[in-house]
Order: sequence, then C-alpha cells, then structure tokens
Amino acid sequence: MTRGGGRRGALMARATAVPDSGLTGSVDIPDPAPENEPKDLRSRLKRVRRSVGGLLKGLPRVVKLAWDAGRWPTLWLVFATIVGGLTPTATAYISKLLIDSVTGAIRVHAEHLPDQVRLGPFELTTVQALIAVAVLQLLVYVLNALMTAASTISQQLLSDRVSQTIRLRVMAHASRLDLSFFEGSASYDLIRQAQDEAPSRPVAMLTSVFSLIRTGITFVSMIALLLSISPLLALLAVLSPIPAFIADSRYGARSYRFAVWTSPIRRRMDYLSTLVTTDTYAKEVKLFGLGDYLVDRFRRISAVYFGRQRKLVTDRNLRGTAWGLVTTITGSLTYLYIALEAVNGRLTVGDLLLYTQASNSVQQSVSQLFSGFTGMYENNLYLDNLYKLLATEPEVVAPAKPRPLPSPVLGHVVFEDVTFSYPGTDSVALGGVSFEIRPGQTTAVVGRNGAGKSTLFKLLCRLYDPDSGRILLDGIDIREFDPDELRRHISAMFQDYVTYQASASENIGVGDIDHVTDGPLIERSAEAGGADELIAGLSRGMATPLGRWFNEGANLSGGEWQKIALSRAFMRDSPLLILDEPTSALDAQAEYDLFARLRNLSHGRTTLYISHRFSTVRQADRILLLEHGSLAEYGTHDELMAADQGYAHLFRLQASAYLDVPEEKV
Ligand SMILES: Nc1ncnc2c1ncn2[C@@H]1O[C@H](COP(=O)(O)OP(=O)(O)OP(=O)(O)O)[C@@H](O)[C@H]1O
Repeated sequence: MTRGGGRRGALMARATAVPDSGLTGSVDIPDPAPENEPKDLRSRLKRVRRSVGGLLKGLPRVVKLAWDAGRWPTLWLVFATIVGGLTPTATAYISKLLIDSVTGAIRVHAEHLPDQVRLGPFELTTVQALIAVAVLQLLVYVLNALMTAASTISQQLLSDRVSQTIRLRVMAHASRLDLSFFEGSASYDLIRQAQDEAPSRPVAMLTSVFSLIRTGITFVSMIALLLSISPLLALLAVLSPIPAFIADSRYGARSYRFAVWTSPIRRRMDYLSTLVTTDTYAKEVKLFGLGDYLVDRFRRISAVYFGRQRKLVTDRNLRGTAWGLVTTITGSLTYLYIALEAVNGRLTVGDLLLYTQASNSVQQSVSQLFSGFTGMYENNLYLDNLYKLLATEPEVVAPAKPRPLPSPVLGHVVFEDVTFSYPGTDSVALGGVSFEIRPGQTTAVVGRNGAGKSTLFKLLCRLYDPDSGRILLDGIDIREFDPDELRRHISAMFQDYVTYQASASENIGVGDIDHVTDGPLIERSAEAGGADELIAGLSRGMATPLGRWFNEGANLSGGEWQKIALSRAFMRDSPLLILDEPTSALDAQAEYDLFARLRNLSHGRTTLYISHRFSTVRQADRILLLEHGSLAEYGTHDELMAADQGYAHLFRLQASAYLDVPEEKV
C-alpha cells in the first residue's frame, strides 16, 4: 500500500479540501476543479485514445467477471443479443414484403391479372403470399419475445451473481488490508465507493456491452440495406448523432468526477444519519438534545448535494436533447428525400417503408452505439476504483519464506530502538524505545494519555511495522513470522474492544474462531474473564443474544461488556497475554478479583497490561513508564519508587488522593 502517494494522495488532497468538519462548518461543496477538461483538439483526441484504451482494458475484466459468475446466463445473453440485434432488420424486411404483397394483390384485383405475386424468390398466389408473410412475422415476434425473456432472466441472474461476487471480493480483500488503510479518510472513501458502486457497475457495463453488440448487429445489417439504395443516406444517418454523443461523453466524465468529489460529503451524510438512528448514540443524542440539530444539518448538506446533482443531471440532459435535435432534423430530411423518390416511381411503397425504417434504425443505432460507449466509459471509471482497491496490497505481510514460530514460544520480548509514526502523521508515537521482558514476566505499562502505550501493544501484535528498530520474540524479529501465525500466539484485549451483536457464547467464542462452538472452553474463558456470574444471570445463559440489532437481546452495562471482552481474550492459551486497560470499566471488587485471578492465568505466559490504577500496577514484576513516546523508566515497583522520579511521583499522586494526605507524606 502506498502512503498517500499517487492517486491516493490526490484523493486525500480532495477529501481534505472539503471545508466541512462533519458536525459544524460550511455545508457548501466547492465545484469540482475542471482540471481534466481538455481544451484543444489534440488533447481531446488524446483523451479519447486514453478512454478507449481504458475501455479495452476494462472490457475483458468485466466479461471474465460475468463468465466466472455464471456461464449459462452469459451464453444465453450472448445468444439473445445476437437474435435481438437481427430482429429490427428482419421486422423491417417483413414489413416491406407485407406492403409489396398487399399492393401486388390490390393491383391483381384491380387490373384482373392472373392471381400471382412475387414474394422474394417465390411466385405465390395473393392469399398464399399474405399467409406466408403473416406466419413469418409471427415467427419473428415469438422468437423476439422468447429472446427478450431469456435476456431479462439471464441479466437478472447475472446481475445478482456478479454483485455478490464483487461484494465477496471487496470483503475478502478488505479483511486482508492493513489497519492503517482503514484509518485514512481517502482510503475509507475508496472502500465506500467500491462498496456503493462496484456491485452495480459491472452489470451496468455488461448491459452496455451487450446492447452495444446488439446495436452493432442491427447497425451493420441495416447499413447494408441503406448503402444499396443511397450511400448519401447512409452517411447522413451515421454522422448526424455525433454532436449529441460528444455532449454526452463530456458529462459522463463529469458525473464520475462529481461522485468522487462528493464522496466525503455523502460519507458525512451517512454519519449524521447513523448518529440519530443507532442505539450506541441514541443516549447522548437525547441527552444533549442533538436530534434536531443533526437532522437539520443533514437536511442542509443533502440540499446542497442534491442541488449540485440536479444541476449536473439537467445540464446533461438538456444539452443532450439540444444536440439530439440535429439528429432529428437530419432524420426528417431523409424521410422527405425517400418520399420524393417513391413519388417519382424510383421506389415501391414497400421499399419506401423499408428504407424509412432502415434509416431511422441506423440513426438510432449510431446514437445508441455512442451512448453505449459513453455508458461503458463511465462505468469503467467506477470499476477502476474497484480494481484500485483490489490492487491495494497490505504492507504488513508475511515474508516469502516465513519462519515457523519456535515451539514452544517462550515469550521473551525485546524492543530494540523501536521508532514509529502513524502513517500520514509527522509526530513520533514511539521514539527509540528499547527494553526486554523475560519469559513469563508480568509487565505493567504506564504513562499519561497519548504517551504511546497502546501503540507499543499494536506494534507487538504487528498491526503496524516500526519505521526503524526491531521487535524480537524469542530472539527472532517478528517480521520474519507470518503475521497471522504470530497473532495466533497472542491473547489480546484492546481498549476499544468490539461488542458483537451475537450471543454471549459467540461473543466470547470469536476469541478463537476455530473453537467458537466449544462450550466447555467458552465456559472456562468466561470464568477467567469474570463473566461467568453475569452470564448465569442472563435469561438464556450463554445462548442469550447480546445487543438489540437482530434480536430482542440483553443490553449489558459497560463493565459487563468489558468482562465479556476480557473472557474473549482468554479463549486462546497463548504464550503472550496483552491487555490494554482491562479493568477501566470494572468495579473495585471485579478489578481486585481479576488481578487475583491473573496471577494464576498469567503463570508461564509473558503478560503485558496497561493500567492507570497504581494499586494494580505495583503488583507487576516490572513497570514500564512511557513519556511522550519514549521509555522514561523501567524496573520493579521498589526500584522505581527508590529512584523517586516520574513513576514515584504518579504513584504518590494517586495514593495521596486515596489516603487524603498530601503527596509528600505518602
Ligand atoms: N491511528 C492513529 N493514527 C494517528 N495517530 C495516532 C493513532 N493512534 C494513536 N495516535 C497518536 O499516537 C500517540 C500515542 O497514542 P497511544 O494510543 O499509543 O497512546 P496511549 O498512551 O495508549 O494513550 P491512552 O492512555 O489515552 O490510551 C498519540 O499522540 C495519538 O494521538
């Protein structure tokens, strides 16, 4: 993954250019910069070449997508397309036959000639000729109806399957991406676009492709008819729709850019609506009376957004229609020309009908060919986003030949001069941090807010890689292991743990997905995390749904959720146990109980925990104090108290508050 470079960098610049913080500030959207509008003919031609090139590259991807999603529906669609493409020509020809047989029959009766008319190469009686034409027409209509049904069914099936395939790919890929990818607003936009647009765009592209083929077939067969009567008519029919196409293609690119540009705005609209419609936020929204404010803000942002969109849509269609008039005028002139030719006796009435239909159809197909091309171009731009997302590779990856983890892992952790800044930020979250934790030791990590404690844990779990320095586990750089394999050897609970909308047992079981249905293990983990009593009190015990999204589930308190999250961390019997503020929401008794249990649970495992409560911190074998991303002190409680530096000060500060005596007397 590139950090803010290239296209992502450009997207990031655009995203931040929107002067809207979300909850306050201007709701207006600056106009998309007309950066890519070509001015002269050369650059226009260059752009056409580029778009055609992009299309030709995009086409096989979509066809492959359809083929992979369903072979039979794709084949049916091809067949139906070919038949559909020939139908207008066949219908026009049959109409000519019908008119010629009828006028022939009228002449036979009026002039008392022998009852014989010519139908194509055949000599038939007038009645035979009329029946033959009617049967032919019926066959074409039936075939066309069948093919239309086949094409509708295949399109529907393909559309569902293709969008499912895309969703799956996006999900599967997103689950592989680095944590940092989700933390950048530009990449978040990319995922949003891929999720919103990508499922429908391949099908839209496919539909454009097939209608293009169908129109192409109609065009070629009709133009053959037109050329035989008048090359001038054929030329006129081909050239007249071009102005409308040029107008339309400009707007195709413009509406794509508009969608990219407004993605941050739409994301904010989603956010505002989430704030008022999701249980997690409902309490505060009510308490602070935010409802009306948020709804009003949504209304104003959406009014601006839809106003801009309305302008784009109306402009596009009005201009398209204006240019389309050129086509209509040419069409009318063609009709006049053919009518005069028929009056002068150079054409039969059937020919008149045939050529009228043919020229009309050629004009229509040319304009459909062009607009199909524009549609494909537009869809292809959206698809590019999808492929850009799928091409984004995680940086935190396994080496070509990952080293197997030692067996058993002893849990000897060494940080060697580790420095790290979060992607996209200048400030150093950890700078030159070095320390060693012996196997089986318990270490408490302390420090003020923002000192880098959680960052240290994230690096140890390889959610990020250090910018410099090394982290060793049992003497081996953790980058030599497969990160998934490494994480399987770590039991961790983070500060912002997830509350799954699932049963109590599933909430704990996901801590080791291979054992998500292992009842006894889940029971043991619940006991370790201190959630056993609370679960026993739920109406359906372990089977009780937690959260209310899908079921009438139980709603837990903050501390109760934390016990569940803690229990989840104990599902794995790993050599490394990492707990980020595990007791922040627990009552004093529950905290005391946990640390009493932890003495047993951490036996033989290297344990690191972050805590702001020094009564628990002092129980650790070692204490590590971070200050502004640097290691300030490291040692036992007694050593650090004797050193009488930062730790001793913080310890006394808290103790004095408990004991109600001045700090210097503690
Ligand atoms: N995802 C992120 N992207 C950018 N900066 C981050 C990110 N997460 C943390 N930071 C920054 O890195 C620094 C260290 O953060 P960290 O979360 O490690 O602090 P902490 O010591 O765990 O704080 P607390 O006690 O509040 O949990 C902070 O300045 C923070 O703003």
